[in-house]
Amino acid sequence: MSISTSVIYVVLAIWAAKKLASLLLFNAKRSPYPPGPKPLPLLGNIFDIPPNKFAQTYADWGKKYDSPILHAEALGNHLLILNKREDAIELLEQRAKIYSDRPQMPIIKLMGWEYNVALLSYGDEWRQHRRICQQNFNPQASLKYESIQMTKTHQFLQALLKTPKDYDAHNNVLSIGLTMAMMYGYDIKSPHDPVIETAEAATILGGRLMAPGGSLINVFPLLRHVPLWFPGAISRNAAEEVKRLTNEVVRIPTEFVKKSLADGTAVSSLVTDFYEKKYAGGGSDEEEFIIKNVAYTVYGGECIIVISRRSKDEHMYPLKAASDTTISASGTFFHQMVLNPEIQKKAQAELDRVLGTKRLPTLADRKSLPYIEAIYREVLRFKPPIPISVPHSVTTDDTFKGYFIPEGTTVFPNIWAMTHDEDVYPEPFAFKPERFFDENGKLNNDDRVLAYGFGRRICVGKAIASSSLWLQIASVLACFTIDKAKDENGNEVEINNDYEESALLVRKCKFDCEFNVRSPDFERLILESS
Ligand code: HEM
Repeated sequence: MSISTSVIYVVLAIWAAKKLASLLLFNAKRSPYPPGPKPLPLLGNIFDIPPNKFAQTYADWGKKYDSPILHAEALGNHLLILNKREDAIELLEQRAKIYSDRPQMPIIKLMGWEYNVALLSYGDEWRQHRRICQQNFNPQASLKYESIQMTKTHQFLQALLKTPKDYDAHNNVLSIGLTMAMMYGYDIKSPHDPVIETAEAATILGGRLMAPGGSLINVFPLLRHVPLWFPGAISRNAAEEVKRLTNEVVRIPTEFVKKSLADGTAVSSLVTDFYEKKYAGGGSDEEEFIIKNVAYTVYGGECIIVISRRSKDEHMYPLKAASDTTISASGTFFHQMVLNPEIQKKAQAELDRVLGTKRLPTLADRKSLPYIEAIYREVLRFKPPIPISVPHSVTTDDTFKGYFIPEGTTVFPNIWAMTHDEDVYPEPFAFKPERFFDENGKLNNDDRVLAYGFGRRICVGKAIASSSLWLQIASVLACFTIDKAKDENGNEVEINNDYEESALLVRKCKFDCEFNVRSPDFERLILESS
């Protein structure tokens, strides 16, 4: 052995010894991970992580391991699950400085999704995007969308009157149409509009690539440099296709806006208002870039990844920030109204008392309709649309209540477990708007809707979501009674109580029901509304 080889061996041996010593010392010194299922060597908890029903399973883990703070590890990724509201507030809000990142994957950039606000890393770019969102979606600014919300809700009532059986399709058109109108002034009449279908195609293909095992690039990031022509560069080519589709999803409605401004047919919207300002010499190129990203995030798709051992076909987790969540919430509302006719009656008594039969509700009525407010809160408590929220990520090592939380840990606040905590919400599985009233019959102060998440990444569209959903609930109950459907012999059709899950999002499966207009007065009001 030459001297130089010996020197290398000695250096390597010292390095290895130092590394081992630091690891042992570190392991001996550091606090334990929070409780959770026992990991297997190398594989960790890959077989413990549930394929679906994440929220319920993690709530069960809480009972099994007798802890509201849980830990699992899979393929080198640490997961932290928080089943209690106060722990989520302590970490995601009081320690927001280090708990506001999102888990990252190399494929995101290749697909052109790196500027999706919900996926952006916590840093300056996210801050700039979030600022534009807040400027446009805060409670005061979102008042500018009120007339669009009213028009779209009235169109929904008219569609219900015409073909009540298709309520599900009408509900999709309402939510997607509302988003497209607010972002671009683009009027969609059907969920098969080309923009919507292109966005859907991009999210489905992108979702496949982001799924566990969906692309080797996520495991070996260096593969992102493989040229597109290289045999077997399947993920690279698929990512390129997602990028092309995503560019289309931004290009089509943006061109629509520019054309409508040139024609003089443009209506106010986030993107229209920006271009009006820009053409008048006001907006910068940087702002244009951010506005386009924000509009795309809100109506287009985003995909969030969850470590899972699902079968290949189920590996798609597309989620549209604004429309999927509101569709989920209104599905729960329709379902619970059919199951609880006495709640409908109580709500209608309140609506009749405050509005009479001469007009439809407006957002100005919100303060005068506490029972409708309580239904809104109960819908989002009963079935939070994203039950384990969108994951946060920790940017430095931390300790909490004596447990070690390593840098890079993915954190899931289990919203569903919090809104089904018996200590806070007795009989959590009963749909009871009354729980939001105090002993004097006044709305209580439990007005923090946990379904919107936590901390600096809390849903930035919550004011718009809240007013859109409230208006839909009030308008439907003012005009219709939702009843069980009947078959041709007049027998009640059994209700399908199932929900479907698309990883992070839960959504009520379609079920048959009848929307019966309450009186000729309301029929006339609907027909005359605009
Ligand atoms: C009932 C309807 C909705 C629900 C339940 C909901 C829920 C959520 C949740 C749980 C998050 C993640 C929060 C966190 O990380 O802690 C989120 C993020 C987000 N939401 Fe919503 N959302 C709704 C509607 C909307 C609407 C209407 C918009 C836009 C107008 C919107 C835009 C966003 C955006 C851009 C983010 C990413 C924020 C960030 O990462 O900084 N959402 N939403």
